[in-house]
Amino acid sequence: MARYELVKGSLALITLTNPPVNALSSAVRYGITEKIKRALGDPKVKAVVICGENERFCGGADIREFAAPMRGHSLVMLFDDIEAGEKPVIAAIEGVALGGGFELALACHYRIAHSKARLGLPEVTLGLLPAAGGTQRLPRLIGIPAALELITTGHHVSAQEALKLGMVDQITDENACKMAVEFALRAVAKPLSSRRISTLTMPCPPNLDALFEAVTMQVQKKARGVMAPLACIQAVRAAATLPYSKGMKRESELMASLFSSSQARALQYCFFAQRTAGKWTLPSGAQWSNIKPRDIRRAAVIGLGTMGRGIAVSLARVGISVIAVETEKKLLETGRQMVIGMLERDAKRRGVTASLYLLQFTLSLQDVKDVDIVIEAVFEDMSLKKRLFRDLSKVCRPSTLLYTNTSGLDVDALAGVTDRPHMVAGMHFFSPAHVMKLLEVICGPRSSSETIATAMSLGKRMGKVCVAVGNCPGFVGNRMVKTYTDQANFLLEEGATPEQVDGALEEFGFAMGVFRMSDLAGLDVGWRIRKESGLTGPDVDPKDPPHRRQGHRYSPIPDMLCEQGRMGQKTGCGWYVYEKPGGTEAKPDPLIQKLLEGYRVRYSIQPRKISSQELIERCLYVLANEGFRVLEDGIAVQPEDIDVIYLFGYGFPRHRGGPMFYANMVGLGRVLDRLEHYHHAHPDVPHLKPSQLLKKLVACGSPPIQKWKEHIKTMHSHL
Ligand SMILES: C/C=C(\C)C(=O)SCCNC(=O)CCNC(=O)[C@H](O)C(C)(C)COP(=O)(O)OP(=O)(O)OC[C@H]1O[C@@H](n2cnc3c(N)ncnc32)[C@H](O)[C@@H]1OP(=O)(O)O
Repeated sequence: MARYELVKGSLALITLTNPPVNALSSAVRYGITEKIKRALGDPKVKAVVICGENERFCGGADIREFAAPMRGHSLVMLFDDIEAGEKPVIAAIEGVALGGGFELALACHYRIAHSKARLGLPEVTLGLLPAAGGTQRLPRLIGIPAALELITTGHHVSAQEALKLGMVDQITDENACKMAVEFALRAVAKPLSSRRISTLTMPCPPNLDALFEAVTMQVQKKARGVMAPLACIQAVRAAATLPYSKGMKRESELMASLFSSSQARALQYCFFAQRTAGKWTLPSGAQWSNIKPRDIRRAAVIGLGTMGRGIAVSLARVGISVIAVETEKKLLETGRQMVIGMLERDAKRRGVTASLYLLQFTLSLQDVKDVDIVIEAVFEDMSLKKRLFRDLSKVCRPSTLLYTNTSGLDVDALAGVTDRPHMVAGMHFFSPAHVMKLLEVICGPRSSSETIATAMSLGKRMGKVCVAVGNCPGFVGNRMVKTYTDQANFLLEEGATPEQVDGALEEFGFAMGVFRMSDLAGLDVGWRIRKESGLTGPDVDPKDPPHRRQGHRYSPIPDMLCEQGRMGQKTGCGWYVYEKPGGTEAKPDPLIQKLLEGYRVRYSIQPRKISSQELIERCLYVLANEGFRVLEDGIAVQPEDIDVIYLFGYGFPRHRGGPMFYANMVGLGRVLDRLEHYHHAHPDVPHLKPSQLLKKLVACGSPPIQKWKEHIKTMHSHL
């Protein structure tokens, strides 16, 4: 796991050999410890260079080993030995030096980085802190403010930034290992005392307390209830106020408090879930390795509303030429200006030139005849979309793939009106599409593997986190979110207020509660969908009373708000009231209180005080329950897919892992008990009825989430 070579007669070259990222597994730690001992003890060796195989220095500790108590050689002792040694040790950084990998580099006496390398301490994103001396050495090297920023955010920096900050001594466009060997030969003659970072005097800025206080407030605001960034601050404070050995002791104590925490487990699960979802293996056996996606150069986007604009920007900024189509001159002009503005701002932020030459705007659908793909982003109206897909069938050449950006309509019904149903699928972007990372790729029953592979590959190219899902109303994300918002509405009927529900969800970790989010997104979006599906408006069965639909409980309160023109922030009022239309400061509205009271009186509902525990359980257990149904219906392949959708598309707090992981952490038995309890109390809410899969998993002894797949395998699939 670490190779040893003697080069140029007097240099020991130690190469980490643990592909793909040379993670510091216990075998690698053992390997480096042995090789360093050998190099330091060999009189022929005058200096040491450490590098990583396959042009990657090191991706840090082996995260898979965190599932069990740490065993084997300690990184702290290894790093202390390297630093204290009497021979210069040079880190040759290619690719990445992250976490324990960068801490290894910090223990070395010199750091040479390739110009394309990235460095950082991302432990905080895994619910941990850099506990192999990172919190003590980095502030001594680059100062407290810069170290605090890097350690509390986990941001990676480029080699150029690293050089500016003083994290590395030299950068090179050539092979870093070769440069480090030459550097090492020169370093032999130089004294090492000033190169041992742990012995350096801490550069302390004035107003230390104010600095730590400001960073603490910033962290608490950004990551409410998240433990690791606060522990990072405390560790850096120890570096600022204690001698190195005592600071190390504090670092280790703080790490112990994080290591086995549920937040660390959730965050590490998220890391692997994202990679599992990205692998895209469908039950049919289709996957990256056996299906070749098409190469996409020219795309058409139909509709230049909010979604269409974001999609056009996402395509153009990765070099795909875009023909954007609108139906009216005014809409086209507004869309054109918006897209250009968005692309220009994006390019400025990234320090590149805006690729405006890739854009074409037109009122004629005929202009899309030669594109490789079309992404439809018109209104959520099935008849409109069907008309368009029929027209596209006639206009586009036979090889053009057709995608719909519908957020929940039947992809197969659209495929059915075309001359190429196997070349139709869904690409469900989230708003704003050029910002949000999630892309649900919807596999219709007739979508070919090539059509899906192309959408997944294009999404990846646009920097999206792509998840392949099956075709059902609302797909995965919106199908599940409906159960969550329904519960929130029912809770209002039963006695809660929007601010109480939102408060509980925000305390749980959501950046925004369900009602605040609804105000931001606009209440009219859901209203239009409910009208379309006959839940409200003229198509409602006249036999249904206002609070029941098809025999089940229904809350008409959101419809009542829409009928009053309360569409959310854009109209200055929704679930809350705002300072003006477009305002963002939500204030509780006495009119909503009155509306709720009136509603309860009309339907003889005795309001009751509802605990935060019930608010959370009702909203989140029902969400997971629907997730289990999504799995048993074969709409998602694995729980990781659902969690990734919720993390990247719905702001589910990452330190809770996603709705399925959260249910797993709470205990499936407990979730089942509570759902049974709530379903008993509300028998007219079918979503509260525990799903078969949940019951099956509990009956099997609640296996860990990674094993659920084995129990889902026997169920049918829509993918
Ligand atoms: C205390 C704690 C200490 C001392 C730590 O060091 S904690 C670990 C800190 N390091 C990190 O957080 C880095 C995590 N890794 C990454 O950010 C990225 O993987 C990467 C930038 C290093 C490479 O990115 P990319 O080229 O896109 O490759 P993937 O992300 O797809 O990764 C490839 C496979 O390697 C697995 N992997 C990556 N890093 C680790 C790791 N530190 N430990 C174990 N395994 C790791 C990753 O899961 C992929 O595996 P497969 O999915 O292919 O099986």
